[in-house]
Amino acid sequence: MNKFRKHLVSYRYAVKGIALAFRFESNMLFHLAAAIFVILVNLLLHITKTEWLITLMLIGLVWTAELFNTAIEKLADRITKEEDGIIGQVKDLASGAVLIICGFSVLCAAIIYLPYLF
Ligand SMILES: Nc1ncnc2c1ncn2[C@@H]1O[C@H](COP(=O)(O)OP(=O)(O)OP(=O)(O)O)[C@@H](O)[C@H]1O
Repeated sequence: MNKFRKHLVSYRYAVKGIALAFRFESNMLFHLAAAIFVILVNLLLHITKTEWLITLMLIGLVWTAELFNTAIEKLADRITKEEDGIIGQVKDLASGAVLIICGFSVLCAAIIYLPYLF
């Protein structure tokens, strides 16, 4: 397989990975709904180009964190499904990463949207 074809095939696996995240992680549907809501609010409020960039980057970061979280959870479950302190900590750390980016996203959304509303 030449390098270009190999590169194209890797995109197919990546898209498969995104589809898997929707299958295994119910939070993905929530993130999708939140992203659609943010885009609709952006359109409604006619925010600036910079504000669009910030909100779109945050949507991308949340989705990325959730995919890594799902990957780590699956890998951890592959290692052991039995009660294990370290596995528990690894999963908590991965979930913590998602919570951090979601928290900062809400904060950024408040900073961007509130001046348009009040
Ligand atoms: N094998 C294990 N040993 C110890 N604790 C575990 C184990 N598996 C899960 N836990 C604990 O239960 C929590 C939830 O784990 P679970 O695999 O159900 O993830 P989840 O509920 O799908 O998480 P998320 O909402 O982040 O996707 C973990 O964060 C961890 O604290």
